[in-house]
Amino acid sequence: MRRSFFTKTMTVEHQLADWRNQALTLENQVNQTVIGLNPLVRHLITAVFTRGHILLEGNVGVGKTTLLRALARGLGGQYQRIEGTIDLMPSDLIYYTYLDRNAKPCVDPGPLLTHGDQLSTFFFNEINRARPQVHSLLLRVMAERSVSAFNTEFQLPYVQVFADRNRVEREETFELPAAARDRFLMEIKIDPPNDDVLLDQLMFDPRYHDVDKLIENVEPGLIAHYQLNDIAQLIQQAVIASPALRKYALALWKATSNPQQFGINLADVDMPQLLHAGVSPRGMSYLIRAAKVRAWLQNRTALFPEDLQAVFPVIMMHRLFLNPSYAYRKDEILPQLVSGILNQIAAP
Ligand SMILES: Nc1ncnc2c1ncn2[C@@H]1O[C@H](COP(=O)(O)OP(=O)(O)OP(=O)(O)O)[C@@H](O)[C@H]1O
Repeated sequence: MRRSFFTKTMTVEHQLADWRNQALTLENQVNQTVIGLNPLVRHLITAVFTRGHILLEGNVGVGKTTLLRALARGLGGQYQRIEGTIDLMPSDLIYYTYLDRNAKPCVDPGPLLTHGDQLSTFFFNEINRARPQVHSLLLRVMAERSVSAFNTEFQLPYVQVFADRNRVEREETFELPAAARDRFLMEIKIDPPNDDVLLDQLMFDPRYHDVDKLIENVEPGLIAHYQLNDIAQLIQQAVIASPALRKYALALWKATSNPQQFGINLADVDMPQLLHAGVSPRGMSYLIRAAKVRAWLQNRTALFPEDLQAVFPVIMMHRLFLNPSYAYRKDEILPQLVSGILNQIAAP
């Protein structure tokens, strides 16, 4: 039975408080399932309530599938996973063709169409192995939450895309274009826990060897996925930014295209030549939206600088494009630039 958190008698404050409890319970249960990934789980919960898509970057076997299956279980709706391969075609996401027992040709709905409005978590593993044609289809799904097939428009109103980009292998891979990366709310790196006790647990505790059993830590359908769009809107309306905070956000934005004007200088870098493009308006609106969700998770209706600062790196890093002469140093320069901006711009 579908539970409704939106009852006519509940005030907005009660609804927000009720949903925050649900969100924190889900976060807690996911943290008991995957270990040592708490900051990352907070980002994922923030993204769920911002209704944004996520690009994960990590090595194999670091718990990505476990994490997403745990999250999807708590969110309810349906979970779908697809593997990026070089021969994957856009149509493979939409339908399957096969011969049945009587050798009669048949067409069945593919991964995107099987679940329709029940689809809540779409995990695209190794997205950089898929060709640009597949990326284009995914972009449309991410931007419009719909897909056209068989002369019909299929709506996927609750879908949230989690794509994974393999960090190690670069052979036979296709880099995501800038437009594609801008559609992702956050780009998050996932690494094994940095703690010997947790690493020991991952090796020796059998709990972590059986994923099906492990994800039973999460209550199925804890969050009503079909109400997420509504609650996300409510959060955006409820959390307020002061004029000083708005000025601060504007300065952060300007610093992403002209860092030198704000006194940000990096070693061995000709600052006016560094950036090819600053952050897009979409990027900045994502920053504010995610920051508001963070404020709500912290039980506030006022947006604070610390909310922007907490999500700034995961939202900005993949939106800052370096000029070709610096691109090969991006792993060194981008984190320095992001922390330079946060350190240099005075918070109200
Ligand atoms: N931080 C973690 N917490 C709990 N289990 C983990 C963690 N990291 C890895 N594991 C365990 O390691 C195994 C592999 O995890 P999983 O399949 O989720 O990795 P993956 O990153 O999706 O791998 P691949 O890239 O090959 O698909 C599972 O048994 C999982 O429980």
